[in-house]
Amino acid sequence: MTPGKTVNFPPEPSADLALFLDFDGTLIEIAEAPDLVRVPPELPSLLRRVQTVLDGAIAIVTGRGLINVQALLGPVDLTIAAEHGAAIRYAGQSATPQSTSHEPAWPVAWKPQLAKFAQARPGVEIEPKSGGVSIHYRRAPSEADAARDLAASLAEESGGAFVVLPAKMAYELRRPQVDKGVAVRQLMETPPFKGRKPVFIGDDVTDEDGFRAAEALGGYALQVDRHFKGQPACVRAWLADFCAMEKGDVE
Ligand SMILES: O=P(O)(O)OC[C@H]1O[C@H](O[C@H]2O[C@H](CO)[C@@H](O)[C@H](O)[C@H]2O)[C@H](O)[C@@H](O)[C@@H]1O
Repeated sequence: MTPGKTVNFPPEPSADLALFLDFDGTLIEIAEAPDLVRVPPELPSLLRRVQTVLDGAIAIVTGRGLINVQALLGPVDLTIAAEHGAAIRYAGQSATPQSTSHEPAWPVAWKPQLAKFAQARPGVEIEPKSGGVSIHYRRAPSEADAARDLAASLAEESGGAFVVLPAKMAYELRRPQVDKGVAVRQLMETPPFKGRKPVFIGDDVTDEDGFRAAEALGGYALQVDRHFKGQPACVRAWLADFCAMEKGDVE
């Protein structure tokens, strides 16, 4: 496959694509806190319809925990690469991730440190996940430097077992072996993704590995700011165009 090229606009919906979709800031609008997001009621069925059109070649690739994103999306049966790819659950398989790599989870000793940090800083929120943790400061922007310093010191303390990933008004600690590019490459090795042209859509620094992987595999990297006017609603509108290819609509 030839390497992908940078495009100025989203490609026309096509049945030979494989879609890799970031969640926060891409499929849904950013909110003040992780638990305050609103999932548009039509999103789960939209994703299911696109999944049918693409014969299953659609995946959510998110920094969120698997259970968290599944709870937000409801009973739609999608492939989800959660925690930046640390936990991948394939559509049609059990709710338990088929590959949860890089166990054990993050050090228990961090818990009191993180709790104390957040307690002393109203608005700071700790989001524990199974293989990592996020320190959010969106509601306490003046604590950005303190959050960064804490994340850096925990990463250093871990002796390389964890790295800091800057995110939107948050710092995440995750395993260095895990990133969205690794997840895209893993998914692209098997059906229904294999042989298709990958399209990665994202809005954040945490998506850059996914962008690079999609382009290296001959596909497209689409940024919400650049290609979708910074609006998840425009991403959803582009996805809705895939529905014109549903069985019965094809000439
Ligand atoms: O990879 P993503 O699906 O984009 O997930 C990245 C992180 O998204 C969430 O945090 C971000 O969105 C929150 C809700 O809009 C916002 O309040 C926060 O400031 C953002 O950083 C999520 O909570 C994290 O677990 C994800 O890693």
